[in-house]
Amino acid sequence: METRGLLKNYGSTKAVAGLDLKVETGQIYGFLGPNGAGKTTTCRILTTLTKPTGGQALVSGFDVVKEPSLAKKGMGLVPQHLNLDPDLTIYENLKLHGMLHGMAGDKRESRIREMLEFTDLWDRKKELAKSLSGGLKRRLMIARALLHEPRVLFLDEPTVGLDAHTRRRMWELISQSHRRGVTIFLTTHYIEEAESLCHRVGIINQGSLIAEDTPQGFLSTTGKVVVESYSDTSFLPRFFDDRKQAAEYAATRQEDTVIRASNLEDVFISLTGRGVMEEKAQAKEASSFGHGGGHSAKTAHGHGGGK
Ligand SMILES: Nc1ncnc2c1ncn2[C@@H]1O[C@H](COP(=O)(O)OP(=O)(O)OP(=O)(O)O)[C@@H](O)[C@H]1O
Repeated sequence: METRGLLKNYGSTKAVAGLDLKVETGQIYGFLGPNGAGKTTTCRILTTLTKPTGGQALVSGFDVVKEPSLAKKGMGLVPQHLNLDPDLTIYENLKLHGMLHGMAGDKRESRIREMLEFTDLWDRKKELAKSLSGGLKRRLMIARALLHEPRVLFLDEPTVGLDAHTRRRMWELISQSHRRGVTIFLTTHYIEEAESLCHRVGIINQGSLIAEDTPQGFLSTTGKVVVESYSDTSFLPRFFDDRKQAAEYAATRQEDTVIRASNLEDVFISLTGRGVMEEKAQAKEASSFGHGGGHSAKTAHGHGGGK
């Protein structure tokens, strides 16, 4: 999957601002960024739901604007917002999807069973979609997205609003889907999600890719250990290659310090000067349709010590 100079403007808003992206077959690629960074818009363009203003996007080698039907055949999508048919049962939701994808009867039935067993929903197949919990609805959306055997699966913030246990269950399903040979493109603002699942992570901010690496590569570049120093007025994370250097620095500080392993949130802070969740919180204040996250916002007035 590839984008070249991809652009999407909404009036004067540059939702996607010249994005060059390459996702190798067989990867789980994490597209990480704060609220409003352009993740959903990119996902929608790649899945043919939104037309770009400029540039090009290819999925499985097909141009999503010029060859949308061919591109769509090989992709599955789990959108950010639930879009099941609430008045149909679990089974009927899948049957409808299979019919819309032109799957023949026998093949469709065996694949429905396979996907419902895969997602642990077979025993509940007669339950109405509207009666399911948020976690089960998401599982059904994965079963549906994989039903027609796509080579690429797009997941747009698949675990937003789920509790920690259900989120981990979703991560298992995503990993298992990958082991079945599906390339996965996942948008997220959850740092742990990108760290736990993804082979490669692209960090997007204000419509542009600002960095791309493996999670481990990011942490090595930024510094594997962070010292947070607290004073009345400031919170100053500084990055170091190892705990010894971090401890030496911490010993020089008058205020309370915490030494901990760094994470992708720290990488984002070191790249942009602020945190993923902090931007999310700001965006939430600015708009009425933010969605629930599980983290408190950090404030980083400065950074950049050892690294
Ligand atoms: N249909 C639209 N009309 C106008 N502006 C839009 C539309 N969709 C997105 N935008 C704007 O484009 C920018 C990128 O939005 P997008 O939803 O792609 O970000 P995101 O990274 O997916 O954020 P979120 O975490 O909220 O899903 C934001 O400024 C958003 O307000």
